[in-house]
Amino acid sequence: SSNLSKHKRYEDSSARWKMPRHSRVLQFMNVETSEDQDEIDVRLKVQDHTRQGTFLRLRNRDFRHEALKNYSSPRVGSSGAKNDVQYLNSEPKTRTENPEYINSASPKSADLPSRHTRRNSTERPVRRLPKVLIIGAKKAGTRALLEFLRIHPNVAGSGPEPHFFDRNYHRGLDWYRNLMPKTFHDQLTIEKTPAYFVESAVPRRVFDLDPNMKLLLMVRDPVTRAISDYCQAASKHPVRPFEQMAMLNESQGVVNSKWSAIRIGVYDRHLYHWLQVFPFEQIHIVDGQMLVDQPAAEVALVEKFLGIPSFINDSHFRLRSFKGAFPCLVREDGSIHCLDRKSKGRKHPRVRPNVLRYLRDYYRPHNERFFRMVGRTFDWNG
Ligand SMILES: Nc1ncnc2c1ncn2[C@@H]1O[C@H](COP(=O)(O)OS(=O)(=O)O)[C@@H](OP(=O)(O)O)[C@H]1O
Repeated sequence: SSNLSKHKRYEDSSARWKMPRHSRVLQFMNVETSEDQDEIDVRLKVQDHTRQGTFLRLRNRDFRHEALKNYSSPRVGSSGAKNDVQYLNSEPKTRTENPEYINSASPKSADLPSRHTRRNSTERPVRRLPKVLIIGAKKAGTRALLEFLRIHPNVAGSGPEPHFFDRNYHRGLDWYRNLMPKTFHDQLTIEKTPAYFVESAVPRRVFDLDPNMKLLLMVRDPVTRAISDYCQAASKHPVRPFEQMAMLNESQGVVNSKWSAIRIGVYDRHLYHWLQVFPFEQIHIVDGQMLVDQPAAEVALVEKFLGIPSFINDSHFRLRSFKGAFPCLVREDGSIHCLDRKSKGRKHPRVRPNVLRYLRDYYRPHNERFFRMVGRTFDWNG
């Protein structure tokens, strides 16, 4: 049904469907993926014989690969991405005089923060490797954090999750750099890949690239996180009830600790691997619950950690506007930008209280250890 609604959306918004053949993509303006990476939303400028500078938006699972591959030297050609193209009516109105700054025309641009483009500067923005990583944890609010930080003039974030240090390491640094947005010298490049936190090979690889890398680790009550993870899985394929997945033996209270939804929440174990390699001073813990309740305050702590001027404040957020619970961003023009409605704020199932209790018991010693490691406590033990 999600496929149906996806296509319906395009039907509604556009009569024309086909990617122009042999078109050359001039510029990717904005690339966003849903958190589970199976969708991509790309705004790009293409050129072919007939339509100079058409702006397209694509949303297509297969195109993700194509888009990433072409991110730096874009060429789509007849990519086979049919039925997934939406022609945007017109080129955005602002800042089209100078094609160099075409990225800044999109308010959501992943390439350059629109309102902060140095229009008088002679400096040419270039792609740089990240100085900051959001390493996880999965389902803790990592997408929200990245979206929020991206409104900062000194921050530029890559939209999709590169998964460089885990599954794409063999592709090399040029591949990685090409996924990054173009930045000026005073902008920090950030990427987020929540899988990094739980892959034990990753810390060393990150250190080898940049021993000064700043690491943002978001955390959320591991029980709620597990349920959120379960909901994501359930949205993709049929699953058994949460209780059955989480427990090996419910009557005896044996938790299925091998299930990834459970395993990821054992924060002390994962953090241990990072602390074998990085000093704690290079890791900043972001409280996922606080990012929901008081986003400006939580982001202010991140700004401080990153050593960038304090910029993001309450006026950037509309609290509890997304699914009644989550904050959304207020854009410069006053419009509201919420995170992807399909993949965020899913309804969590009611989990049987005894299972919740077993899970709390399971996580308690891990939580306590994690609290000691980071020198603060969270309200997770129920
Ligand atoms: N502002 C805002 N809008 C929407 N959602 C928000 C926001 N802030 C935090 N969250 C929480 O983010 C949860 C998803 O976490 P991630 O983005 O880390 O997921 S992922 O790892 O990228 O898959 C998502 O999990 P669910 O509640 O299960 O949907 C939200 O709880």
